[in-house]
Amino acid sequence: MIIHPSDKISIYVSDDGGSELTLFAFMEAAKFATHWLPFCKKYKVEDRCPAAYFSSSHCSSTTHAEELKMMYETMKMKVESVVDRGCVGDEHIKTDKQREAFNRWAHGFTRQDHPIVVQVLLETGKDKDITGVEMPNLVYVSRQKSKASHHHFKAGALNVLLRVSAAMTNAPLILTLDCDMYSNDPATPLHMLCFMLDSKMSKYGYVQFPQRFHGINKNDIYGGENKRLFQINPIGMDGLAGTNYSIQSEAVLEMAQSVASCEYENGTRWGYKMGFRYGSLVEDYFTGYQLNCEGWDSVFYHPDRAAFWGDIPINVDDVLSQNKRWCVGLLEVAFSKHSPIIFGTKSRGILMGLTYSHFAFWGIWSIPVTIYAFIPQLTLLNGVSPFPEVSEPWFFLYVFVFLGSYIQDCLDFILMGGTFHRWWNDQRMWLIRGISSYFFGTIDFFLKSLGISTFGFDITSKVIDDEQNKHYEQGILEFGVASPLFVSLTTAAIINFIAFSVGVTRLILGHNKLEEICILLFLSGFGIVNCWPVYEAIVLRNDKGKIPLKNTILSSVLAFSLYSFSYCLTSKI
Ligand SMILES: O=c1ccn([C@@H]2O[C@H](COP(=O)(O)OP(=O)(O)O[C@H]3O[C@H](CO)[C@@H](O)[C@H](O)[C@H]3O)[C@@H](O)[C@H]2O)c(=O)[nH]1
Ligand SMILES: [Mn+2]
Repeated sequence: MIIHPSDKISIYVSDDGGSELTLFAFMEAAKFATHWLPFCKKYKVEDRCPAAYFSSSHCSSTTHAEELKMMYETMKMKVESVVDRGCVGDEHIKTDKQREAFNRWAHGFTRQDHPIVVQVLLETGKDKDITGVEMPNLVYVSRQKSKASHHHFKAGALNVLLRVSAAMTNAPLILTLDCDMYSNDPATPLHMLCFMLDSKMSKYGYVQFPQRFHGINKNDIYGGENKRLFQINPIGMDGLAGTNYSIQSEAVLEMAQSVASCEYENGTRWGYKMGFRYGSLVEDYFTGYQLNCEGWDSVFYHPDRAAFWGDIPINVDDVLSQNKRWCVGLLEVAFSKHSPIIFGTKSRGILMGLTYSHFAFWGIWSIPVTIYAFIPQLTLLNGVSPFPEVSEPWFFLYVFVFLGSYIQDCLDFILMGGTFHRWWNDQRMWLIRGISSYFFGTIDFFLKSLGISTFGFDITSKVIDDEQNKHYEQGILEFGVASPLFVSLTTAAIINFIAFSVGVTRLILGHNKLEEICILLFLSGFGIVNCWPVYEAIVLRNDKGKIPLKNTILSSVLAFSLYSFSYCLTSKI
């Protein structure tokens, strides 16, 4: 869906779930594309994603456009009806080639255990669009899966694509996209080529576009934009040696079928010295980082018109799980033999080493955030204060550090085009992630390192739920399920509320002077302001998205236990 001579481009689709429904959808999409591509070229359509184009305000209302819209809707309905039925019926199988492909989904074919399916859906030189122009190659690939061998998640899937494409078409450049992203600018490959073909920049291994997301609500309640992660920090890294990922493929390999098998990689350098790197749940970060260490540079390109739009999770559990996965993946890199703090610093210098370490050690944020969410509040309840009083000079150090870091963060955010409100929600999510995603992620990582548990790639939910969508539009946090990730958050919310109330009561009754407990009151007050949507979700709401009672009860018990424990500790002192 891009501006490029179509006989010079090949599209490979990896279906890691291995579903005949996905194959069917792509067969239908291939047919629709023979109408859609000429239409886009004729009317210079920039939104090459039909769903985005037809729902946009600049969608043309000519008969030609109406015709295509009808065709698109019909195709969508056809695919949806097959999805509802759960299998591809005989009436949809037209050729022997198709039958052969669908026959692969025989008895015993499961997501975790199945043979290779490689199916050429469009072939340059054979398939033409309705105006007679060549179509690009379109190849469906579902790699072999077997419970006996590790599949290495997305990195494993991408390496299969690298090899299958090397065997079939062997292009010098590749562009990788997730299944939940679409092109927003057909000229993107041309922009990329400008960097890659510039002889002065011959050391570029890849061009990185910032991940940008469509459908973020007005105030970005989940901090889904991840401005600092995807936009602000990469600019700094770009000034040094570059950011994370999109590689140049090298090897020409044998047959496409054999390279997609489970055993192909055994005993090879795939995943360690070649292709996308294994060993981390954030293969994008790990691969980009290792390429940088191996001497490749990269460029961060942030055009005004987003090159791609991606999906973001829109409920608290999904957001926190995604961040937990990232946190674990980053810690895997932090404690690997390629740790950025030593290996990275040696290969790319101290500044690059530090910027990569800043991400790798993300999980460590859980320590200060969790401490500040509980300890001052518990000490306030127990009538002791670890902080200096207002009259002491150390007090001003705390004020300076707090205001300094918060004001700087806010300024960075707003100077990158953010709003104050979005920044506020972003810092709230950072605190929430600190006591949930990073906290549990760090624990998980160490449990796994000790061999006590294992973790997987919990795929971010792609299901669209109307009520969830409505809440997201209204800016209401969606909890809904009883998730372990909420327990620490709800516990912190309860403790902050009680501590603040007790503190204020003591002030009123004259048991404490304001200067004694000023910092403690401020911290628990700050906790309350940040937890406001949590209180709503505990007591004020009655919809499906509220925090389940089970969660609240568990957190109340935990809050009470924490208080009792701290009471015993302080009374001993
Ligand atoms: O075993 C797996 C797991 C995932 N994927 C693919 O990986 C992509 C990303 O998965 P998604 O569930 O959308 O996760 P996100 O958290 O949204 O992905 C973010 O985080 C990933 C690292 O954890 C990065 O690779 C992604 O580029 C980044 O958008 C999708 O295309 C998946 O189909 C696989 O092919 N095989
Ligand atoms: Mn995604």
